[in-house]
Amino acid sequence: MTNKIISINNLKKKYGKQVVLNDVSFEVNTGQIVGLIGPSGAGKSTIIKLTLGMEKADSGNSEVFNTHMPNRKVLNKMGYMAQSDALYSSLTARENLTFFAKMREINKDSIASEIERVSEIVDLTQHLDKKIENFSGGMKRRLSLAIAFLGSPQLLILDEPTVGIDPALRKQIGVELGKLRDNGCSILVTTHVMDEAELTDRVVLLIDGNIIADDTPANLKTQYQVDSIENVFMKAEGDM
Ligand SMILES: Nc1ncnc2c1ncn2[C@@H]1O[C@H](COP(=O)(O)OP(=O)(O)OP(=O)(O)O)[C@@H](O)[C@H]1O
Repeated sequence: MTNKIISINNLKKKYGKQVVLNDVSFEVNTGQIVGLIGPSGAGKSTIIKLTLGMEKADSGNSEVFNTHMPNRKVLNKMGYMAQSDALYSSLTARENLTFFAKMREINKDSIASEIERVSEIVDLTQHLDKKIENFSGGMKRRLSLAIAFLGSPQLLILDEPTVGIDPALRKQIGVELGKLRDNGCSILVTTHVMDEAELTDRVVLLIDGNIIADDTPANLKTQYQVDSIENVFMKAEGDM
């Protein structure tokens, strides 16, 4: 049986006269990596903000763990990485991680080892005691990702997690997401890097606020008779 972890139902959203989301529906099920893929301005971040209850939809609704958002308890049991880093710049990386670990109600005795574990995944172990104001953009993205991984949540929502991260580490992060998924974690990840879409279980293709495809990477390539998600995207965009 598949369990709906995120359920997005007929979301519509306008900013002024601009229609940003036009009747968007899709689901994220247990133990799935779903890639929400689309060009800049397609509405990916808006979907995430509406899903988490950070902004209000004009109509439609969304549920996370069968709960209407925003909901503090649900937020505490998931890892969320926003598109812009929300870090305390005058604190060190370790202090930031400690702060967020406490917010997530991670057992006091396991905080230190949890910080070591997540820092290793994003290759920041050497920099834990540096202040964030001295971090590069890529290091800040990596720290935000490490924060999302704290406590091995059952759900991760990652908005463009790999921007500014070099290819070797991007690959490592892809492997880590695969491991988390294999352990039952559900992951919704946005990207406009098409080769990252190949690593997902399902691709939701968003163009101009419309979902134009929702299927496995393999099925999409067969359906569009192409050999990469990038080419699926090009063909789908051309058909519009
Ligand atoms: N608060 C806002 N007020 C007005 N317009 C907004 C607001 N937030 C988003 N938009 C507009 O909505 C559209 C979709 O934005 P959104 O950030 O969801 O796109 P995206 O697919 O995440 O793009 P990117 O990949 O560049 O982050 C854009 O045209 C953007 O300018």
